[in-house]
Amino acid sequence: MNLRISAELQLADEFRLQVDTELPLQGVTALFGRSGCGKTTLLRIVAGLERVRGARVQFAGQCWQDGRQFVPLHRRRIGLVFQEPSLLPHLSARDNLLYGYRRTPEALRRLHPDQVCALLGIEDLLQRRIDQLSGGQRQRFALGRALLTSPQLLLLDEPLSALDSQTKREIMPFLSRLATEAGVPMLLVTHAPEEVQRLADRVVFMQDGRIQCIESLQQALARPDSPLFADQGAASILLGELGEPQADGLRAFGPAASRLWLSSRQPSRPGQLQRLHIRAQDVSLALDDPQRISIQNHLPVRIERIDPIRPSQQLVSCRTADGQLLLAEVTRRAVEQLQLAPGLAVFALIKSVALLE
Ligand SMILES: Nc1ncnc2c1ncn2[C@@H]1O[C@H](COP(=O)(O)OP(=O)(O)OP(=O)(O)O)[C@@H](O)[C@H]1O
Repeated sequence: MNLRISAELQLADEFRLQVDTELPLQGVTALFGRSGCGKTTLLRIVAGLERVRGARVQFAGQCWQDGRQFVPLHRRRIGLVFQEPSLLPHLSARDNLLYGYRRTPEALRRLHPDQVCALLGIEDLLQRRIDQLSGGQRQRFALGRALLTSPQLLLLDEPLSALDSQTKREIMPFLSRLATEAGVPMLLVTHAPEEVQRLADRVVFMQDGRIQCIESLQQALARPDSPLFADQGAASILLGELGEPQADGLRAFGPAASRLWLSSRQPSRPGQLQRLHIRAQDVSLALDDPQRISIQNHLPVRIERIDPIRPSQQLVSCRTADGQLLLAEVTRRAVEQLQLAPGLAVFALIKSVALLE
């Protein structure tokens, strides 16, 4: 399921959008870049909200726009969710939710109210008026309303950026469930690396109106100069299954050869991969497996490459036994003292991990 888009657009004097690309869209594709780089404009062209002369847009073999035809938004079967949930204040939460569902022909309905309510945890809120919902609850209803039109593509334009950080944390698990369970490809506009790391399968990096590159999340997290590391430093995402709590409360994450221990109250979802976030600065390297140490998580890894990131610091890219990439930030002095080099087998000591819900 690909999106093919080619468009040129001059906005005011100083901004020019120039895009000619084809994107695979399975799962979640993040459109990432600094404020003003053209993410929203690109999304509006895909939606048909910005009618650009000469642009071409094709989705899954259907032509939405070319020199001869222009399919309007309501016929593209797109779900749209913006920064501010645009719910109708005179309708109940329930009627808002069902607004698009009732207008979707029965033959096209693939998602149904019970399913979507359960996915978004809004069953108990259906009778409320819109002004009786919190910001996060409203945004969940906006997501539900968009989903219930059974769209073939969901466009999310910074759906979390108007929410405070507590509410963001509350709604993030629902978004990631939606990403894995709703089965609708999503194009997510964001400038928050955290949202990309939690939700995305691939990243479209934009700068000054152009697409710089398109990478899988793993590729985007594998280069030291990744724009995702610009503000908060390098980090890895490990994928694995989360086990049940042991007697001491810790839970296993990942296969036996690369097993980590962590504490989390998140329900385990057997058979489903979950994401673990590990900051490179929380990872140390040792030549031997230290036994008399309080850090619980020691993984045997092999060094793949070493890149300078600051005058005194180096980023060491390591491969775990199950083939995943783990980044460690260590001093140049440590690299020299331990004679760290590509190919060397070492132990990664991980001080802190965070399960992304
Ligand atoms: N209608 C318009 N008229 C003139 N300039 C516009 C218009 N809409 C957007 N722009 C300009 O086009 C550029 C791209 O805007 P756009 O909203 O697409 O960026 P963005 O990457 O989504 O930014 P943000 O992350 O802040 O939402 C900006 O410089 C913006 O000021």
